[in-house]
Order: sequence, then C-alpha cells, then structure tokens
Amino acid sequence: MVVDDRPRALHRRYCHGGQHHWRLAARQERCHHWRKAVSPASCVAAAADHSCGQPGPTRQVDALVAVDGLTLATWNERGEEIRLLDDLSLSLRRGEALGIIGESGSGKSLLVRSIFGLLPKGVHVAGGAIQVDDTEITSAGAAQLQALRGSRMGMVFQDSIGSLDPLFKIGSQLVEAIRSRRRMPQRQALQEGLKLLADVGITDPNRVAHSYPHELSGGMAQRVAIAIAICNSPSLLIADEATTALDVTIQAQVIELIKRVQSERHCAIIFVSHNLAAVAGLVDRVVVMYAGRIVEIGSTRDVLLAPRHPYTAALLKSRPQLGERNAQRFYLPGNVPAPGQWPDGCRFSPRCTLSRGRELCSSVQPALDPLASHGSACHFRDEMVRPDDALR
Ligand SMILES: Nc1ncnc2c1ncn2[C@@H]1O[C@H](COP(=O)(O)OP(=O)(O)OP(=O)(O)O)[C@@H](O)[C@H]1O
Repeated sequence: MVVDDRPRALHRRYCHGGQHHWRLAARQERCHHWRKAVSPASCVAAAADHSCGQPGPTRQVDALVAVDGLTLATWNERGEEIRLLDDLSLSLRRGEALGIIGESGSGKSLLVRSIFGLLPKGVHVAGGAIQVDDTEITSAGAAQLQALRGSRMGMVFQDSIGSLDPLFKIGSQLVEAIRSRRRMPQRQALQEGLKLLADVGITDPNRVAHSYPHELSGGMAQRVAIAIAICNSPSLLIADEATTALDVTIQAQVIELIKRVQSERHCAIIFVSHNLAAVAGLVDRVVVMYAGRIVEIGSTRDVLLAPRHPYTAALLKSRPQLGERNAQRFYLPGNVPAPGQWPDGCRFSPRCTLSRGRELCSSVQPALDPLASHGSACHFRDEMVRPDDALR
C-alpha cells in the first residue's frame, strides 16, 4: 500500500541505495519517484537525510542492469498518450538469472526490448531510466546502442530463423558478428565461430556453417542464435520466449544450454517465458508482470512455492498438470486489460476473488515494496497463506 508519510517514508520506499538514484536524478534534473509526491526541495532534503542505509533491489552494488521507474507509452489515434509499461523498477546482478512471467500482453517483451535498447516503432520512453553497466540506455544514441548490443548484451528471440538473415550462410553471419566487435582475420573468426557452434551443442559445425537459416531445424536455429548472441562474451543474455516454439525435448536442451552459458561464462540471463517449469529450473529470481506493472518479485523459490500475489497464485494454478482432464483444469477467467483500459486501483482486482467487495482494491493501486526481498503489489498479501486461498 502506498505510504504517504512524506518525505522520509517515501525516501525509504524509493531510495535505491542512494548513490545511483541521486546521480541519475541529478543528471536528468528530475526525479520521477519523488516528483509523484514531494517537491524537488524536499527530495533533496531527504537525500541529505539518507536514513535507510540499505541498498534497495532496484540498484545494488554489483548490479549489471538497473531499471528505475520505467514508463513506456504510445500515442493513440486521438493523440492521447497511452501507457504500456508503468513505473517499473528492478535490478539484475552480474551472473544472475532472472525470469519474467505473466500472461500475453502483460508487457514482458516491451520490458526486455527496452533493456536491449530495441523499442518497437511507435513506443517511446515516457519516464524513468535503464542503466546497463555504465550506459544509460534510454538516452543513448543509435551508434552507442548498436555497439552495446552484441558486445555487452545479446538477445535470442522466439523466431530465430526469422531473426537470422535468410540470404547469408550461418558461417558468414557468425563471422560478421564476431568481426563487428573485434578486429581479426576472417579465417580466425571462422575458426572461432565453428568452435562456438560446437560449444552450443551442434555436432557438425562445418555443415551448419555452410547452411542457410531455412535449412536448420527450430532447435538448431535456436542454438545458432545463442552462439551469435554470446560470440563476443556479453555480460547479459536476454531470451525472449526463446524456447516457446520448440518441442519439449528440444526445449529442455536449449534451457540446459542457457544454464551452461550462465555458469561457464558468468553471464547474467533474463529469461522470458510462459513455461513456469522452465523458469523454475533456470532462474534465481522471478518477476511477475500484469498489465504493465510488476506485481510480484522475489526468489524463484519464494514466488513459485509461496506466492504473495493472487495473480501469481492463479498462474501457478492454471498450469497444465499431467493426467488432468480439461474439465478439472483451472482457468483464470477474463483477460489482461489492454493498455488504456486499465481499471482504477489494483489492475488485477476485477479478476481476483481475494479483492471482491473490497473498496481498497478498486480504488487504490497497491505499491510493490522495493525494499522487500519478496515483494508483492497486493493490499492483502498477508492473507495469502497458500496459493489457492485467493481462488476458492
Ligand atoms: N508497438 C506497439 N504499439 C502499441 N502497443 C504495443 C506495441 N507493442 C506492444 N504493445 C502493447 O503493449 C502491451 C504489452 O505487449 P508485450 O508484447 O510486451 O506483451 P507480452 O507480455 O510480451 O505478451 P506475449 O507473451 O504475448 O509476448 C500489449 O497490450 C501490446 O498490445
């Protein structure tokens, strides 16, 4: 729940370990968190009284990625600004694996694309900041982003065949990716590329290097895409639904490969998936998104075994179980509200049985406590004893 005991409580609530947050605010000559509720003067006053003394989850000492109050928006045909992501904050440590789950339309892809500096056409940053290493992504120029992509971060998409160039053989695409960041002779880059193909589990690297993308199977294309994404040893690998289109055995192999990339190369991973089992087996922490916001965040164990948000509980309950007939299966009624149609208060409240008849849920938007190791944006999170409680 939003505590409005300003300014000290707000400082405590929104402080991200101090240094980073205030530097960022100074550079942008504004502070979006504080602007919401307090004047810049009290913001500065509260900065001087830096009383929390504890780094929050949005910026930690060894953070590789810090998303700070990110708001993305688009314009509708009437020229109104429609928010697509709403005040998101999260951080990722070096070498950490973070999973992002949520139904279609929750905003998962927009979030990871904005971290990768690849926003879709028509979408703009309406507030907040994204820091990857020492680069501020939202204000970086095209050339800076281009240099960052492929060197310090790589991304793998659901449709890898579509993301590869159909006109060039795999070998030359790998060579180009390697040489675009490092000066080396073509032959040496090809040798490195072949080794990389072998590293990602391709048994016949020579044949694959001489193939065109359309000649590869889905699993093979995904391995190639991972090889290209990691060819310059990035510190961050983003996998957006990278296993969704694959059959279960190939899915398991690609997940194993991503795990290996993380441990052997000490590469941080952001793994977006609808597959909760895959998320459970791969990541250290989980973010649950709903209607453009983070509704729950915590360790994989906490979030998936003891969820503190009714939406997470519903997602867990809806996952298919072996041997379950359709009639027995739980379906969460309704859909994620579209941007521009988000209800007042908690956006999940129209679908949540825990909120029924509760004025607070339909009038006040619950805040996620950024200082909690297991944060939930539910007014009645303390009533969540077991995952099923909200759904009876
Ligand atoms: N270029 C765009 N212009 C306008 N709205 C967009 C654009 N891209 C995405 N959206 C909207 O933003 C919301 C979030 O989209 P996003 O693709 O991030 O969802 P998602 O959680 O990744 O869904 P899925 O699991 O289906 O990929 C959706 O309502 C989508 O329609």
